Amino acid sequence: MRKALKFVCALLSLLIALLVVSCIRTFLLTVSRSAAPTPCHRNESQGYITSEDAWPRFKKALQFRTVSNAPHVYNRKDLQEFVTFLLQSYPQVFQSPHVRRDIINEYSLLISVSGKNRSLTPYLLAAHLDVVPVVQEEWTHDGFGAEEEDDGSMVYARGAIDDKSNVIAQLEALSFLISKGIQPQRGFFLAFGHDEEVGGHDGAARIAEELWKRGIHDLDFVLDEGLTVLKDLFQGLPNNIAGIGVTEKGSLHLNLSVHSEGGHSSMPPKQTSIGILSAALAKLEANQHDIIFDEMTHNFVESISLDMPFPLNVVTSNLWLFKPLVARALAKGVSESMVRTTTAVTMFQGGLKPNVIPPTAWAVINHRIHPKQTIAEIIDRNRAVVNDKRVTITPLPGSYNAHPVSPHHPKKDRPYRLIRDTLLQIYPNVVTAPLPLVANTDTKHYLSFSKHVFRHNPIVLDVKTELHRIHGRDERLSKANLESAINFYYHLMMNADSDEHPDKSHSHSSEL
Ligand SMILES: CCCCCCCC/C=C\CCCCCCCC(=O)N[C@@H](Cc1ccccc1)C(=O)O
Ligand SMILES: [Zn+2]
Ligand SMILES: [Zn+2]
Repeated sequence: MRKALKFVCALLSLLIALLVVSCIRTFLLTVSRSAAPTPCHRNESQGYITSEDAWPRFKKALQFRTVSNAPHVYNRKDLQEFVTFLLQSYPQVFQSPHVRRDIINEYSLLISVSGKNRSLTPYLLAAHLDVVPVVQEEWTHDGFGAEEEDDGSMVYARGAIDDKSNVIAQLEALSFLISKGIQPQRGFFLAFGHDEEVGGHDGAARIAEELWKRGIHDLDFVLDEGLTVLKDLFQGLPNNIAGIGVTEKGSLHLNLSVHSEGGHSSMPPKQTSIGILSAALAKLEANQHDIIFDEMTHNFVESISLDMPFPLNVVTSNLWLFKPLVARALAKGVSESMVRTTTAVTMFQGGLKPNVIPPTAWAVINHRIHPKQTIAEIIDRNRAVVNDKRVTITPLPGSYNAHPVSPHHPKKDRPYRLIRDTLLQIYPNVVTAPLPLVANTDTKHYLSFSKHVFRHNPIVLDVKTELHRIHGRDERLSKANLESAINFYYHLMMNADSDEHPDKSHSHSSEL
């Protein structure tokens, strides 16, 4: 008994000592923290663009039903009309002697802006024209009506966030640049694919082919849709987090199927194919893939730790002691998608009639694969968890592993610094963070052109009230967000020329 008491006292003393050390370490880190780097407010005289003129164009763009349903299955009529609308809405852009526009594979749009300094490697801004379908009965607004809130501050429509806001914002920024008589030093492309939501095989893939054919084999950087400025990601965090996607998770669509004897439902087996499959799916949902707390996550947590309120600042700034605790906390809520391979049962079919034993049942699971895992690992573990020979697990085509991580040292890596600095110009009080994008983009088609590939959508989204609208119901965007996005792209176009971001990678870019 005495020994046990001594052990408990020793343990308690150790715990108290560790806590004291952690608090002292946090205090020292806080007082010694160098002032946040002053955002490089580049060329403040660059000007500011309001969204007054853009807003009606954006609303019109949202009304085109450019829905993609499956690879090669999309609304060709509305895509064609949307592209025609864009070409007619920005006459200054398309009449400029420095701009070339090409329709690629009938519905995608490649806009080439030639730079004065042909020795500078061009960059590429990507967005996409298509949207996912609308389940209208779930919406409180017409999914393609572009209806506004009473005060005109918000518009509701599919594509408001993903991704027509970026199509319009990039064109508005270019239009403003041209209206000021500016020809950029560094050339660039605006690449608008028309089937991103079904893999980009007909759109971005064909734009990439066109660039390659033209002899454009290098891009200074690629920026596509992605993480946003996240509001209230964690309770108590005073600043918004501007995630910059320096990689993106892999995507694996798995088909699970069960085939069994049919027959009359009055003489049923112990389990029908639907029951067998349901049990397998329930096991996979109950046994999530492991939490992975990698270096990027570690750096991210440390980068926000000293801004967290007590005691979270102590816990998150002492990962040497509290890493297991923080890892478990991150595995809750939306941040779970950053620390593990996610499992989403997205499709289920089975059964013919109420009185017929179903001979077949199938389901589709979408895994978004953590950058530290592979497709093979995920399939092997799934098979072990299901552990039922009656269930056939087959990977569907179009799956891919996570992307390479783009260089993202804010001092050494100019393209990352350019995007970070431009974000800080628009959102001076955010914490920028290199993170994995939890979803996927058309960047998969541009990886061979540059190692500097980023995924960021320059809008502020409240994690609780807005994220679920992406691919969900009542998608919407505020006028303020559209305005910020336009100014982000405009400043990016200007900053890409800035001497603060000297390009040491001179290469002779071919004709744009
Ligand atoms: C601590 C950080 C936590 C991070 C939380 C996550 C925050 C997420 C914020 C924004 C996510 C926006 C995603 C926008 C890009 C997605 C575009 C898209 O929908 N792409 C499709 C592509 C695809 C994939 C597979 C088959 C067909 C198409 C997708 O990802 O589904
Ligand atoms: Zn998208
Ligand atoms: Zn999408």
